[in-house]
Amino acid sequence: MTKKLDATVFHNGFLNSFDFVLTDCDGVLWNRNEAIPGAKETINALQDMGKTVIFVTNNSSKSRYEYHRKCEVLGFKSSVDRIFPTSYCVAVYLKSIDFKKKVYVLGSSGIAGELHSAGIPFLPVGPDPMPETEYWYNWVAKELKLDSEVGAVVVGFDQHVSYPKLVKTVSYLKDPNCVYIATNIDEQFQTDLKHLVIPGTGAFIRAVEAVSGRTPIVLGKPAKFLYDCIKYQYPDLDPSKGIIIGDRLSTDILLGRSTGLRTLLVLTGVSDLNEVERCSNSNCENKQMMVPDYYLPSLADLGRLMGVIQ
Ligand SMILES: C[C@H](OP(=O)(O)O)C(=O)O
Ligand SMILES: [Mg+2]
Repeated sequence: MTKKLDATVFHNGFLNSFDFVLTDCDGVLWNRNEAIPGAKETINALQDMGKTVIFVTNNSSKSRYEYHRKCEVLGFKSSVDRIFPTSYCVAVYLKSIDFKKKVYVLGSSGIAGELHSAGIPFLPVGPDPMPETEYWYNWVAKELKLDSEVGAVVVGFDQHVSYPKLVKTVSYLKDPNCVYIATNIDEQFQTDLKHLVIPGTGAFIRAVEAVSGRTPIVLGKPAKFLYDCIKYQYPDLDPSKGIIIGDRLSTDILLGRSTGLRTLLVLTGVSDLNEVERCSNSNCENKQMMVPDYYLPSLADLGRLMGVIQ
C-alpha cells in the first residue's frame, strides 16, 4: 500500500535509508524546458549531502551531453557520467552485441549523437518528407532506396515521422536478421495541452508492429537494460540502498519495484493517485508492481521536509 512521505515517515530515518537516487526527468525535474519548482534545490541538496544522484530518462531526443547542458541551464548539478537517456542505451546495446553494420534511425538527433560518439555508422537523421506533388507509389518506386549495409533499426521519438520513414523502417525489418531496437514504449507524452493527445514512441512501435509483425528489444523503463547500463558503470550500487523517483507508474515505479529499489511517486507528471488506487485494487500482479512505496505532490515537498525549501 502506498504511503504519503510525510514528516513522520521522513523523520524515521528516510534519508539515511538510501545512498543513491535514480531520478526520472520528464515530469519530475522538468516538463519540457521548464524546471518544476523546487526540483533543483532538492536534487542539488541530495547531492550536497553525499547521495549519488543518477538521471534516467526514456526521452531519447537528446544525448547525454545535451542532457548535461539542459541540467546546467535549468540549474541541476550533474555530470555526463550520471546521465542515462535511452539514446545512450542504444549505443551501449549495439556495442554489447559487437554490432558492425549500419543503423537506420526512426528517431531524433539524440540517438544520432550517441551513435556518433560510439563510432557506430548510421543513415542521416532528420526530416524525410513525402514530396507534395508525387503520387506516393511513383515516388516510392522511383526514389526510395534501401541501404544494403543497414543491419539494425532503432525507433525512438521522432517529431519528423513520415510515410517514407515508415516504409523504410518496415522494409528493413523484412530481414529477420535486422536488429530491431526501441528506446521506450511510452504511448504518449503528457503535456499541459489538455485538449490534445500527444503520441509518443509507443505509438510508432505499434504502427511498425502492425505492418512488420516485429516486436523490438525495448531498452527504456520499465525494461531492465537501462538499469543494467547503470549497474555496469556503478557496479557497487546496492539496490537495497537505492530509491527511484518517478512520475509514471508503468515505467519508473515498475522498474524500481522489479529491481529492488524503493519507489517514490511525484504527482507533477503522468500518474495520479487515482491510478495508484486502481493498481492497488487490481488482481493483476503487474499492476500491483506499479504501486509506489511513497508518494508526494512534488519533489519540492521532499525539499521542504529536508529543510532546503521554505
Ligand atoms: C518520455 C519521457 O520520459 P521520462 O523522462 O519521463 O522517462 C516521458 O515519460 O515523458
Ligand atoms: Mg517521467
